[in-house]
Amino acid sequence: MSSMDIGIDLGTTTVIIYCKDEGAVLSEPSVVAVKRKTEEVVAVGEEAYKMLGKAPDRLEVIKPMSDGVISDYSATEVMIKFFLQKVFGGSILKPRVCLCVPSQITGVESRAVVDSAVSAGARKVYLIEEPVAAALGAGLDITHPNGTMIVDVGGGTTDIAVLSLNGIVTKHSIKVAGNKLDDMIIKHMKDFHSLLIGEQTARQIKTEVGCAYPREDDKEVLVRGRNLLTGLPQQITVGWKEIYGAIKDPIDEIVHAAQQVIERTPPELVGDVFENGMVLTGGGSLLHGLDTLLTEKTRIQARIADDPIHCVARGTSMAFDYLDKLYDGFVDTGIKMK
Ligand SMILES: Nc1ncnc2c1ncn2[C@@H]1O[C@H](COP(=O)(O)OP(=O)(O)OP(=O)(O)O)[C@@H](O)[C@H]1O
Repeated sequence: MSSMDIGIDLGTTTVIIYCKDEGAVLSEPSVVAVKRKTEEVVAVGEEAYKMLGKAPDRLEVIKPMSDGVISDYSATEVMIKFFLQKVFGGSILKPRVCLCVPSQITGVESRAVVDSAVSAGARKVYLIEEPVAAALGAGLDITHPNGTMIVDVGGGTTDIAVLSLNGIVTKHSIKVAGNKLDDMIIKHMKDFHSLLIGEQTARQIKTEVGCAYPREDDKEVLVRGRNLLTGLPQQITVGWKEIYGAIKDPIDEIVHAAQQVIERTPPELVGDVFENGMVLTGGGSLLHGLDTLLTEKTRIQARIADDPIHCVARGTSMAFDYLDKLYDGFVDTGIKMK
């Protein structure tokens, strides 16, 4: 690869490595598979994800950051090193790396992540806060004294912020996002149909018929699982209305978090946001009707960014162009020197 500046979105669901000139050079699930007895790593990323729910007892498939915090340090470290090696392992020049870590992780955990990147060969590591990266990646101009609002709905966390003058003015982060919706679908299928389904099936149901706002179609999906009463395989058809009801509570929490951010934002900036609208990023923003619901409940026009899944990663790769500005004495730049 030509560029020696790379951006990494260390997401709870997906890790994306992005180069400004080349786009996404790696996109793999945040999953590691290890042998239980020896703790030897057998697969990382895509290969490990395929083993989820299907691995024999001797293997443990770990999602080291599933709740938006680092639950398994060493697996996180292995994963970062593996992905960095995969992308620039053969290169003699050491890259500068700009990293976006889940917003709920602590300073100590961030430090561990930075150290992993350094030991994987990074020359210099910068950390950037998720809403700043999302805004840059969505093409928003955050350098002016003009408020912009970002709602980043990822897998583990939803990060909401109002930005102005290169910094975050108001922010709120909740541990409710796309993966929580999957959990609710699994619970619903169990409680109402006595049907046990796995995570991958739940995710498929969510993307095919899930919605945050009533749909105008009759969408249905065929669901396969194991009946808890008979212990036998079963398939049933489920319509969107059922899933809409099952995921309503976590969606309401996301809407409530957005309302809270607006309530805490200085009035002049609320005026800007009202005029500019809010921008949705992250994979979870693709849930059918989430933009419509947010617009209705906040009275601020919500629009989904272009290619929302890559916004944070693209933003991390763009941050190198903003280092001067972001370091230039503005409060809360979101970027810290290692
Ligand atoms: N079309 C879709 N409809 C609904 N949800 C979707 C769609 N595509 C992806 N998702 C969901 O988006 C989430 C992943 O989003 P993303 O890759 O932005 O998260 P992440 O960066 O890994 O997580 P975080 O920001 O919490 O660290 C998953 O829950 C996934 O199921």
